[in-house]
Amino acid sequence: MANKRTKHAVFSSRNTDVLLYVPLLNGRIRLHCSSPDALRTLLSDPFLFTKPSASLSLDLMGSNLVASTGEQWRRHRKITAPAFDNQTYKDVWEVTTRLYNEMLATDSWKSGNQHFFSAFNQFTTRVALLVISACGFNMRLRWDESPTRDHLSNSVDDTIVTVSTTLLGKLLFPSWVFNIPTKGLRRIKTAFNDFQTFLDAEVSNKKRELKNDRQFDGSLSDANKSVFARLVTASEQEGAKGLDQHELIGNLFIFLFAGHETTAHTLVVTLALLALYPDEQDRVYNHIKNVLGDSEPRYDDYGNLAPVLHCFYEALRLYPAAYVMMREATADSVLTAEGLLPSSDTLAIPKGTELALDVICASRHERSYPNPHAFVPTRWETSSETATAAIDSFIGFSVGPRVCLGKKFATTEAVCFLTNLLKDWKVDVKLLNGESPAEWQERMLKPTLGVTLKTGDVPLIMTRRSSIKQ
Ligand code: HEM
Repeated sequence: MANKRTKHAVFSSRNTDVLLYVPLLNGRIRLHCSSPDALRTLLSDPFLFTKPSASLSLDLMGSNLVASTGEQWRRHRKITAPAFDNQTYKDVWEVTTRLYNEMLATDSWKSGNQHFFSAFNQFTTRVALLVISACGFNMRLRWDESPTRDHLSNSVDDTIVTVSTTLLGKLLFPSWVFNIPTKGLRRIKTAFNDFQTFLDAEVSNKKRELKNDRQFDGSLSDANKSVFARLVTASEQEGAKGLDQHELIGNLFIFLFAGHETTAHTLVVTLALLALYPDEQDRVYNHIKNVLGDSEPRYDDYGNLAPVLHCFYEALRLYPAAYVMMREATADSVLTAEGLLPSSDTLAIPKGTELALDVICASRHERSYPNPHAFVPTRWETSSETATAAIDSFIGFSVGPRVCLGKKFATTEAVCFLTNLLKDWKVDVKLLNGESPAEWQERMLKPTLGVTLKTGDVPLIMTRRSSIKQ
């Protein structure tokens, strides 16, 4: 995290949490803010500090919850939010457990007591993709299944992964660029065209399927209660105000995208940090054993597995997938937060100011997080002396009315997957000769900043717990 630490140092060396500058390209004032308190204030009023149009280009597949503002956003949120409830989280838990067991039954896991995986992120990406496909869209794939469709050049999962990994290029460049006949650009164009056709066909099929599935009382059978099925139902109940085909596709795309990369990245980073901090791994393992004994984890255990959740939160704090949030002031206002400027706790914000909310620096802010660069999961315990960072006000999932709609979806999946894995396997990293854990972290967990923050391939060693002599 050297570059990020340097950036943090810019703020601390100037004794300020805000930097004002005017980008050469558009000449508008931009405020770069790293104060956790100020970020919470800015995020709590999405109408005064709205998403700027430049950050809304994620509507490339259709208008959706992430890429809308004002009344349009309110309408999307009203229809989509009810589908994220206990019934969905229970399904997330059950699907994650099934996938974990199917993963263990594959050749790379089933025999032998120790495995070296050069890119463990491939497992977390697969889990996250299959969980959102199943619980989001009732596409209940097995771990080793790679479905195809007549209109797709590659398998469904390959197409989704290509679209996710090339999304930034698609957002940055104008569409004519993708007509330039190079192999790379053609691949992106084909993947996006395929994906659009796939989503269109999927939405039409699902709507037909739901019509046939309706029971006497208009309700859906248990097999058809995915987030998407409930979204279509809620939308139909809204009549003319419901979401049209294009908007359903837009939301389908955004759930697939927002719902898998962020979770997959945070999961693999959590495991790497637990390997680098073996005392923390022992602590969380002992807690899991105390809660579960010899039983398998169930959704009802979620509340008793807080230390597992705290590890996930701490990894997200150090490597926040949504590393910057852009906003724009719709009216003149005054921002107040402790230590905002060297000489003042307040700052006037003129209408039209662009705000870059720096989640990386805010999440490593010394005032809110003592010993900010260390992995300290216990800081999230409500009883902890350093519990200044209450989970509800943590900005890794944002806060306020536009808080991440998939927050509990992601944490349910994470707690389930981590609990299953940590109860069965000890996680380690392979240090180079003379390398310290901090140097490994610096070398292997280098963040790259695209649409979301990610790291490269993360190599991990898994040792079967039952083979370790106590
Ligand atoms: C570790 C995993 C995740 C992280 C760190 C994360 C983070 C965030 C953040 C910071 C925002 C606010 C962005 C902004 O306002 O500029 C957001 C919004 C959103 N997230 Fe997540 N997210 C995660 C997982 C998920 C999942 C699993 C889903 C869906 C299943 C999801 C769906 C959404 C949606 C729909 C919004 C837009 C909410 C709105 O604007 O009303 N996210 N997420």
